[in-house]
Amino acid sequence: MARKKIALVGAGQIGGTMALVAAQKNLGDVVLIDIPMTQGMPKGKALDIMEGRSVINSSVDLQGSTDYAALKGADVVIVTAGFPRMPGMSRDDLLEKNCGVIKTVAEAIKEHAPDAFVIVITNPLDAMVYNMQKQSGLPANKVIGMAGVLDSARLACFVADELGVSVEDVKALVLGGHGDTMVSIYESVSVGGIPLPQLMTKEKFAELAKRTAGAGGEIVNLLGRGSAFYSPATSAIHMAEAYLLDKKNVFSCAAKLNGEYGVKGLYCGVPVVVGANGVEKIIEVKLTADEKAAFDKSVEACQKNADWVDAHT
Ligand SMILES: NC(=O)C1=CN([C@@H]2O[C@H](COP(=O)(O)OP(=O)(O)OC[C@H]3O[C@@H](n4cnc5c(N)ncnc54)[C@H](O)[C@@H]3O)[C@@H](O)[C@H]2O)C=CC1
Ligand SMILES: O=C([O-])CC(=O)C(=O)O
Repeated sequence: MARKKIALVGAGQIGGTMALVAAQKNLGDVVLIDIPMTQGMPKGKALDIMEGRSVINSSVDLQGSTDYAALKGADVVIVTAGFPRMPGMSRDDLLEKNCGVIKTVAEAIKEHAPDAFVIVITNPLDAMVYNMQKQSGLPANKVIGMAGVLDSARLACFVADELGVSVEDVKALVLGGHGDTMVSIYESVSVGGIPLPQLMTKEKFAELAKRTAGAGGEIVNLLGRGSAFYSPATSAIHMAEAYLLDKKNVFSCAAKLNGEYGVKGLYCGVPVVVGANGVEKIIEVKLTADEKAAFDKSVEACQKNADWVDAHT
């Protein structure tokens, strides 16, 4: 059986890290694609990882390119092309700049890899994945956005730290848009199979949920330049693996809603099942009245940005 091909459009901080993680997992051959301005950069990153493969027991092939034609034959395309935010900026401040970048990349995917499963990471996430699906015309089950896996992992990390338990045993769920309005679900968190409400008060949980909503900004401020990249990269590769290995994993991601949660035609963070057919199911979680109100507010924020995309494309 031929090896799978993973194309990474954007070979910056997240792109380079994803290439390494995909190689470590022997997930498939990797091509790193960046803009011509970057000249040897994507090739240099690919070669750097290639030269270390004997140490990580990997036999995949890695290439770098500044030509979108290198997308040809890709099973999965993961898009980080665009700009990250700097301290003092919100993700929404990237809307205008990244909208044009995603349009260019969407057209290239449509031309060279129309059968691929596409995972968008570029911010503002929910609007950029909406833009990608709109511009590429690919089916909605084959275009998703990475955010919920990361936001849920961050919440799990904070819960584990607070309880003094292994994060491996904590499962968490964060829904809604990838911004200040994201919604952490108290009753969906479990610790070694034990529902969180048996272990932590709602008030303490609210503090951790608040930190989760601001976690991207916390890292932006610490780094001083650019944004988180290690955990975004591992989160996206987890999603790619679910598709490539038909794992039927359940996680939260930005998916196009078609009436679920009372929303139609909009991308927003919800739990999905991902396997060989892409998004195979959207799961509707029972929410409390407060959670539903918070989710609706988050949907409004996603709608506002999607409206901006519609008005400018
Ligand atoms: N969804 C999420 O949870 C997260 C999203 N992000 C977002 O991911 C994006 C990438 O972040 P980083 O990798 O840290 O940024 P980065 O600046 O290190 O890399 C972005 C790369 O995209 C390239 N690029 C720009 N225009 C392009 C085009 N038309 N075609 C191909 N490549 C192009 C740039 O040359 C650069 O190398 C940012 O928008 C950031 O806000 C970051 C973390 C988490
Ligand atoms: O905060 C940012 O700009 C990057 C991002 O989306 C995250 O780390 O969650």
